[in-house]
Amino acid sequence: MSIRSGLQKTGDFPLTPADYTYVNPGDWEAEDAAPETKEGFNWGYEAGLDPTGGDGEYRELDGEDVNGNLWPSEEDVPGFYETIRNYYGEVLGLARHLFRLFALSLDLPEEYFDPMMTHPGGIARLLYYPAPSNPQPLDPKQKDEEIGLGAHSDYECFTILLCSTAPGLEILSPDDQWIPAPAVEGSFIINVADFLMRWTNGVYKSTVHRVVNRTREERYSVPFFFSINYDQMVETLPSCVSAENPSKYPPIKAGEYVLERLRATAKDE
Ligand SMILES: O=C(O)CCC(=O)C(=O)O
Ligand SMILES: [Fe+2]
Repeated sequence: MSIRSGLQKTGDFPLTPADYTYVNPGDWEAEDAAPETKEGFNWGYEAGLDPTGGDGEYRELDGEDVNGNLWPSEEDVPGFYETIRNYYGEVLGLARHLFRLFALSLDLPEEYFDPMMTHPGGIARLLYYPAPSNPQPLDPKQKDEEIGLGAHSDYECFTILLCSTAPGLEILSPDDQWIPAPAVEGSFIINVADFLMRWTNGVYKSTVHRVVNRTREERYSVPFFFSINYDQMVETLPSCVSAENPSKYPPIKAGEYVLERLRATAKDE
């Protein structure tokens, strides 16, 4: 079973909103945001999902050394964990490879980031967007009523987004226009996220994006939010600082930054 074909089988998932990894519409919206229609199943890094086996040092965002993943039993959803493990292992490998490309692009040695990705943070989600009751074409002058996921940028270093089953992702261009990102089967979209923007002193810019399902179909997508080791202390990268562009940010641990952002977004915190 591939992750994409497996997605449709999770419709009668035996999890309830009480399981914190299952996010219901409304759970993660800021209080003043318009309601969103998405639902999702979340999980994070665990050594058993890492083809390298990890280094045994993984800590949750809050420093806990037990991961908070909850999995449905093999009996309830046969093959689920195995499918996730295969997919997660592959995207983890891709993320580590991408970081080598980021290093080269930033005039750093290719392996610069390798020691910071030995037990990396990587939250992934299986997302479901119902078919809208009243699909609307993209119109820059009209306010969208059925937002699948409101405008935001992601918090980690970058996001690897598996091509969704239906289009719907829209990207905000530098001149403030929403541009639809086509769903090209077999492709990934890589979105730079806020921690990488901070770490590179703004050299890389995070992508502002949202999801509006304008089709009559349900939509499934699978983002993987990649962070370096959460306990890694990070200072602005040396190649992104100069006399004209001094560091704008104090040092911070990667996990501390992500946790701050998640807390600011969670509705009831
Ligand atoms: O569903 C998508 O295509 C994007 C999801 C997303 O942006 C997110 O979960 O942060
Ligand atoms: Fe996002």
